[in-house]
Amino acid sequence: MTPGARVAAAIEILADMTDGLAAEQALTRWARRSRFAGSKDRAAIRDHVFDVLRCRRTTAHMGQGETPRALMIGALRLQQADLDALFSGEGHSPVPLSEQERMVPEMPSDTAVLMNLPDWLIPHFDESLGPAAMSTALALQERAPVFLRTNAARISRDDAIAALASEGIEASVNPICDTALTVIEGARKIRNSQPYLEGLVELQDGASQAVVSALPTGRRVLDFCAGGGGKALAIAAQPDRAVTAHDIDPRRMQDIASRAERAEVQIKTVASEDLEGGYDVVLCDAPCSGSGAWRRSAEAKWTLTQDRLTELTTVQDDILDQAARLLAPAGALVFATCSVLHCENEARVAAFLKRHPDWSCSFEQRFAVGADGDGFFTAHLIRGL
Ligand SMILES: C[S@@+](CC[C@H](N)C(=O)[O-])C[C@H]1O[C@@H](n2cnc3c(N)ncnc32)[C@H](O)[C@@H]1O
Repeated sequence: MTPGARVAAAIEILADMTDGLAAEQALTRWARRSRFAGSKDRAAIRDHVFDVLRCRRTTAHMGQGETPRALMIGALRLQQADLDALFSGEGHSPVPLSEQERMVPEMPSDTAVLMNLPDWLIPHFDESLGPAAMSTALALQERAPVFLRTNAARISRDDAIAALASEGIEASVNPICDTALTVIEGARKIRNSQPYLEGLVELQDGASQAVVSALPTGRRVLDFCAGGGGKALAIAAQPDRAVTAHDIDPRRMQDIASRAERAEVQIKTVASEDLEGGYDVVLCDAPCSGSGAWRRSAEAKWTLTQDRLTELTTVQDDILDQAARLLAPAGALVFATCSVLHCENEARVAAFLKRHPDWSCSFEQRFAVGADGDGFFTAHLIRGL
């Protein structure tokens, strides 16, 4: 496909989203009806779509409108692309710019537009992040780096770097914790590389790994909100851990067995009705707004509502209360979210301590959105003051 045809495809996909499809669905549907597109085409089109979603307000400003075409013009204008070359009208390229579209607006100066957040979220960012609100909002507009976790049970970080290099994948040590790597070159080759296929490395955000690295000691660990098992796998690769994975929706855990087999680690899964107490550590990687990871799932910042955010905080409180009952008397309850919002983090810890005055918080850490990982929060709660 020509660069112009890729832009036309991105406009088509954004139009499907306007009709109510989620970004991933719209991308998949387009790929199914466009078998001629190669993997590089699909990747470039995906980048166009997500560049718009991460920066919807500035792209709308620079493209002078909210239509898919205007958004794409705005995104390309911000990237200083040659618009006349891309919108040539030749082949499958979009039709040339009109006189109106050709007019270049001033760069936006409105804070809300520059933050690329819905208006209602801006006070939440200000309250949660203070002077770092703008830098965090800007960091969420960047493309996310790719991170790997070294399977420390089977390979050292240096050997993993060497094994990846032999497959044309350049990775470097990520200082966020002792398992993390940042991929510098060759990210698209990872899933077909031997180190990945043999379970020596796993795709995982840096801050997610740091949350696991900071877990309290204790052999019997319950991953209460295990989902696909990203954190359960990381815990199982640590020495002296016996990991049980649970999720309210067991279908989410369906890949854990095969992932554990590939990594050569043990993870037991348990259904809600069979859950018993006595764990040394219970991790609650709770459902959240995902605001710390919006550079990966940019659509979510436009679909989140105040009602949904309030609902999530209730779910987080319920999960902590349920999980607390599953701990051994000297155990530690670990709360984690990939959110940067105070109402989903420190406020949930404070609310838990208010409901359980005989508990205390022994550890709390925020991870900023940045070059080493997504935005994350974690806190350790123990019985006793
Ligand atoms: C943030 S995701 C977990 C991601 C996972 N820990 C990982 O690292 O890959 C949150 C998970 O919590 C689950 N969940 C939601 N409500 C729950 C509840 N009340 N009890 C247990 N799990 C719940 C969801 O189904 C979802 O899979």
